[in-house]
Amino acid sequence: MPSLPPKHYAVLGGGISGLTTAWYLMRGAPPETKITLIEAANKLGGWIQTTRVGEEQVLFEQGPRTLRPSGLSGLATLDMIIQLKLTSSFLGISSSHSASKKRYIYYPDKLNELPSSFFGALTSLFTLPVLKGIIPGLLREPFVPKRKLHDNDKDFDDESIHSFVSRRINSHIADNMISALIHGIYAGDVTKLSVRSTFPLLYYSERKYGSLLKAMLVKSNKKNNDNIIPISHQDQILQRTLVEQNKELLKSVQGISMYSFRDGVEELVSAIESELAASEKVEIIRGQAVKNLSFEDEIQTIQGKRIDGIDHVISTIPSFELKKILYHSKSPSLPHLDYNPAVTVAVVNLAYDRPKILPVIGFGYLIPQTTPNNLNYGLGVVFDSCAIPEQDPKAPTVTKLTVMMGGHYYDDNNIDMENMSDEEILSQAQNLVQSHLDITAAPIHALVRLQKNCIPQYYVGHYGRMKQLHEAIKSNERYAGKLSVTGASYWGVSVNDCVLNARKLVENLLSNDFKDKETMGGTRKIITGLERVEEEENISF
Ligand SMILES: C=Cc1c2[nH]c(c1C)Cc1[nH]c(c(CCC(=O)O)c1C)Cc1[nH]c(c(C)c1CCC(=O)O)Cc1[nH]c(c(C)c1C=C)C2
Repeated sequence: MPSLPPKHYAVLGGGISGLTTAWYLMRGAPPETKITLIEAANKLGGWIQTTRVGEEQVLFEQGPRTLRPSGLSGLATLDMIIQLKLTSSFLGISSSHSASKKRYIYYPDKLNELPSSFFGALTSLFTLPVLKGIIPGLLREPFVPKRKLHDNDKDFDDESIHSFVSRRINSHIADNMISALIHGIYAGDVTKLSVRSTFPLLYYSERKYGSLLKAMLVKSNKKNNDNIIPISHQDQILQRTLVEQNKELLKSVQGISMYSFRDGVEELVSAIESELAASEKVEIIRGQAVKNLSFEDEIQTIQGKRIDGIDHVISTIPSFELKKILYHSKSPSLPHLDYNPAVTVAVVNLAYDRPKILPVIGFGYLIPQTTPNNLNYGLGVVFDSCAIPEQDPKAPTVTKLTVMMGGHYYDDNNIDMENMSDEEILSQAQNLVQSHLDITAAPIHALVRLQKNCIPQYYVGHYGRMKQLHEAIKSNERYAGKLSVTGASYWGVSVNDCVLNARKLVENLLSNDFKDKETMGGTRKIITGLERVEEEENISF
C-alpha cells in the first residue's frame, strides 16, 4: 500500500465518468500531478452524442437528451455546468410544460396517458387498462407484511423489481406499468433487475416503514426531515456546500424539471474536453483501447504505446471490460466484475417536415413487456420536438421523434445486431411509428445508431456483490491504494449519478493526500470508489 500521494493517475474511459474524474483531478490535484485519460473511441463522451443533420441543421440526440436538476446528483451536475460557464446555453423545461407532464404507455394497443396530478389520477386509476387492479392493490399494500430479513444475508437482501411490486401491489402493475418504466430507464427486464439498486426508494420504504404508502404519508409531512434512503455524511456535507454556493442558480432552476443546452447534451462533453485539453497536467489518448492493465511490480497500461510509472488507476470503463484487461495481465482476479451485463439499444432519430404529425403531445411513450405484437422489440418513443424547439431555430416546423428498440430483448432472443444493417433498423423504427402513431410519411432526415452495451443492468444482489468487490480491492495488496472504480457499472446509470460519483471519488482521493501531508506520511486510507457499502453498514432496519 503506497504511502505517498500519487503523482500520475491513469483514467480509463472517456465517457462522462472519465471526463468528470479527470476534470476534478485537474482542478484539485497538486500542480506536479500528471493525469492520462485513455479512451478507446476517437470521440470522447461515451453514449452522449449530439449530431446536427441537413441544411436545417436539425439536432438529433443519440444518447441522453435531457438532464434533471433534482436531488444531490442533479445539483452536482449543475454546479459543474456553472464552473464550465455553460449557463448561457442552458435551456430549461418547466414542470408545467406538456413535455414534463404528459407521458404515455402503449398498452395493449393504444396510448394510455399516465396521471400527472392527484385529480388526474382519480379518473385514470379506474379507467386505464394499464392501471387495472391498482386500487385494490394500493388499499391492501399497508397490510402486506415486510419481507423477512435474515441477519446473515443482510448484504444480499434483495429481489427483482417485478417480485417486489407483485408482492406489495399486484403483478398486473409489475408486468405493465413498472416493466414500461424499466424500459424507459434501463432498457432492461423487470424480472431480473434489483429493486435495492435500481429503486432504492421502494426498497428502503419497506425496510424503514413497512409500507410504501406509510412512507409516502410520513414524507408528505413537511416537518419530517427523515430521509427514506440513508444519506452518507459525505453527501450531507456536499449537499450543504452546494446549496450554499449555488443559491442564485437554485432559485433560477426552481420549477424546471429537465434541461439541455442550445447545441444539445454534448455541449457538456465539449466544455469539459476543452478545459482538459488546455491543461498541462492532462494528456488525452484516444482511439486506443487499453488491452492490458498490469499491477505487477509497477502499474502499466498497454494500448498503442505502453505507459509506465502510473501510481493510481481509476477505471470508469464497464466493469466487464476491466475484468478482461486484468485477466490478460494475469493479475489476481477481482470478484463479480462480469456478473452484470450491459444492454445494447438501437436509437433511431426521425425528423418529419410537418408540425402536427403526432396524435398527442408530451414527452413520449413507453412499451411494457406485455404489449402484444412488439415484433421489433420496441422500448419507447421520445417526442423530441415537443420538449426543446429552441434547439432547432432553422427548422421550427419539424417534428422529431426518437425510437428506441432492443435492450434486454436482443439478449433474450439471441439477436446478433452485428448482422443487422442501418436500413433494416430504420425500417423497423418506421414500422413501429406507423403502427403506434399512424405516421406513414417518409422522414426528411433519419439517423440510426446502435448504442452497444450502453446501459449496465444491476441484477438482483448487486449491492452485496459490490460490497464483496470493495473488500476484495481493499484487501489485495496489488490493488489496494492503486485501483479505484467509478462509472455507470456501479452506482447509477444517469449522467447525474456518473458526475456525482466521479466527484466524490476524486474528493476522497485528494483529501486523503491532504491528510497525508498533514501527518507527514501517515497511512493513507484505501479508496476503492465503492465506499457507499461502508455508509450503509451501520443502518439498522
Ligand atoms: C425507451 C427507452 C429509453 C428512454 N430513455 C432511456 C431509455 C432506455 C434512457 C434513460 N432514461 C432515463 C435515464 C436515467 C436518468 C437520466 O439520465 O435522466 C436513462 C439512462 C430517465 C427516465 N426516463 C423516463 C423516466 C421515468 C426516467 C427516470 C427519471 C424521470 O422520472 O425522469 C421515461 C422515459 N424514457 C424514455 C421515454 C419515451 C420515457 C417516457 C415516456 C426513453
